[in-house]
Amino acid sequence: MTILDEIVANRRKEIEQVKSHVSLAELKKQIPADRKGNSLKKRLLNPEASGIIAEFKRKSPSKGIINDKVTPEVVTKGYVTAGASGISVLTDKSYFGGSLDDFAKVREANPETPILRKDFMVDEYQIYEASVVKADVILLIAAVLTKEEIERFTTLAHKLGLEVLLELHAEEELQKVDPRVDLIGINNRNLKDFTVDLDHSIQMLEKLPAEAVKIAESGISDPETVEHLRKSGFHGFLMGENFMKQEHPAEACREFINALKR
Ligand SMILES: O=C(O)c1ccccc1NCC(=O)[C@H](O)[C@H](O)COP(=O)(O)O
Repeated sequence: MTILDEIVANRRKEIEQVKSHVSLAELKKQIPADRKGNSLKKRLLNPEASGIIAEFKRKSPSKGIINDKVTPEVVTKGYVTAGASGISVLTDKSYFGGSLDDFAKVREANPETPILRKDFMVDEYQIYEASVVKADVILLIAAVLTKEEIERFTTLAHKLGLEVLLELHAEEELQKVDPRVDLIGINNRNLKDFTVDLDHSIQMLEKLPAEAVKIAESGISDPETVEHLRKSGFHGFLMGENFMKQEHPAEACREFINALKR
């Protein structure tokens, strides 16, 4: 069993428990009316944008505790002031120490910024939850979903006004790409042994649809890498640990963005 299988199995159990407290019908009643979201896709297509999607992540299966001293609203407000194009918030509690409560705080602190609900989405219920906390984007991980689920979840997300970031790890997942997804992410982290291979993103890039808005994810720690990935054709760069491991993550983000050649 890989760590991804373990996380997903746990997530399925947790969702059933949540549903036993708040039914889908009750959850749907909490969806805010007439909300106009912030498009991450549009932000990343702006040539002036840094392209950095800065993540709030307390811990991870690969690193254990990264930073448990900071608060989501303070860090993410700082990320936005630093020039991040978007924010990612982990909402898985068991493996990443996140929550929907964190997400709600980040949303309140950053009303105009595109925010990704970063989680292991395996049930439509989670997409409704994302809508209730006013997410702008949800993550779908191709490795844990069928092509049919990706299509169905994309239809629902769009109906609720959410963008979809489809994450790929391997070439064989390319056949699952639904042309309607808004963004395609390539994760550099091998989820079996946690090794990070940045060349992996570049190798996968040429196999993606030319018109796709593309995001390189994981293991990015220096501005030269971002420049290289940008020149290769990526529009966005998802970064968590490099900022979160610092005492002041937003300050690290500001220095990083300032060092990017624009
Ligand atoms: O980060 C992990 O250890 C991890 C393990 C298993 C599944 C997912 C995992 N991370 C989620 C992410 O995609 C990253 O948080 C995100 O890409 C940022 O990566 P990084 O900059 O390396 O923190």
